[in-house]
Amino acid sequence: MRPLVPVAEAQSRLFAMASRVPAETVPLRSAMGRWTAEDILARRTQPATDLSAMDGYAIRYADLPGPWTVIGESAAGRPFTGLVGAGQATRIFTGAAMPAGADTVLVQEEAARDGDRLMLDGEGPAFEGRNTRRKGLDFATGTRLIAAGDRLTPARIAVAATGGHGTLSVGRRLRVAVAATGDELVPPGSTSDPVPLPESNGIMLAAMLADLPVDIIDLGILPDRLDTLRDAFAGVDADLLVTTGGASVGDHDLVRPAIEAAGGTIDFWRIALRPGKPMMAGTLGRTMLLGLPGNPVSAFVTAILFVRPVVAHMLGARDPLPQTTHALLGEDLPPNQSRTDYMRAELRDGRAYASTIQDSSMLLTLARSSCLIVRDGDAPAARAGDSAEILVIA
Ligand SMILES: Nc1nc2c(c(=O)[nH]1)N[C@H]1C(S)=C(S)[C@@H](COP(=O)(O)OP(=O)(O)OC[C@H]3O[C@@H](n4cnc5c(N)ncnc54)[C@H](O)[C@@H]3O)O[C@H]1N2
Ligand code: MOO
Repeated sequence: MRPLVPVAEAQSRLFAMASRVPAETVPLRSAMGRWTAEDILARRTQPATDLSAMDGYAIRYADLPGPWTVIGESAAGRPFTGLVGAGQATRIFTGAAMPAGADTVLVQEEAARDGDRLMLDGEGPAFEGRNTRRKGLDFATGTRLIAAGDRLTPARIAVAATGGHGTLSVGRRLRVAVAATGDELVPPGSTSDPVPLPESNGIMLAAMLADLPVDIIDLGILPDRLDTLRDAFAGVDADLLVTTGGASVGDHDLVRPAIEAAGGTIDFWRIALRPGKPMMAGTLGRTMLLGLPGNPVSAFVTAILFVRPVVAHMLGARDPLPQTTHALLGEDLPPNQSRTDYMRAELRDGRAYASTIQDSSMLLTLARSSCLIVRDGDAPAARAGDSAEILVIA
């Protein structure tokens, strides 16, 4: 058998294979969570003119300590069009344009007014320009507001709106087909008979992609039959096909021959990873294939390390890999074997405690875990208190 592919090499080979989705223009209301296809530049300056930051009176700082004559009013959207001269002031409100001639705002809590006559009633503004926002304080026309390949967040959508955009160019939504394989599987909740195994990988994968701009095409549960699998795979109309199960070497592990029978090619198979060794990657026409192992924890770990990053890469992300961090180990760990290990673990009081049994079928252990401890292949034994690389999962 060929040597196992290291995790990082598998990731870079996948990114090289996976093409990016084309761009489309969407209204801001549909842009949340999408990746920008180009730099977004400001089409206007913000603020477009000097504004008041407070409710009060627009004055000339040089006229302090007053008194002043109030000659008009400037409200947000309804500016004062005249000129504020020596000894003059206008009423002004938050967000209103500063009238020509005025440079400072006296807040109304520090002012006393009698008809047109305005007097200082407090300390007054400490410096020229106090309580105003200068033109261009936030950004000027042409400023890059969002870089190409950034993911759109609520704040980025708001800054795009303020920058004069009503639509944005983003990567289109990705079509991901998901197929579970296995004669032992039934849909979740479909029977009270304890013998058949409820399908969980497909539903878990859909949940793991739920926060991404992805449309799931659910191929359901496919039987362990070469002709059925071949026909189902050949009919897929998606950017990415993710299968689970049937990836290993048993007589009923048919995903690989079925992809080949459908006219596809397997680019690589078997990763230096635990759990998740039998994962395969390939292409079927214009559809990319990720064949995940059937063991539920193996499917989860390969989805974190390969499916989500490939999906993010295809959607236009610049930095699609999951971010790891560090934690102190709660207990000693034995030396690792040759595959990179992602150990299910709980984070308690900032320390990571690995589960006693690391079996790739155990979903309850996974569901109780908040992180995976990453152990390099052939890593030596580690001691409680050592720093370890972890991947937070919950
Ligand atoms: N002789 C060898 N046997 C195995 C090897 C090996 O190298 N040599 N690798 C083992 C490893 S590692 C893994 S991981 C598994 C993966 O095998 P498959 O991808 O072929 O998975 P299945 O055999 O179809 O299923 C494994 C296990 O998971 C359950 N399963 C499958 N699909 C689902 C689903 N959608 N929802 C819930 N549970 C599912 C299935 O019932 C099995 O119990 O192979 C080892 N064997
Ligand atoms: O790699 Mo398998 O995924 O150890 O259980």
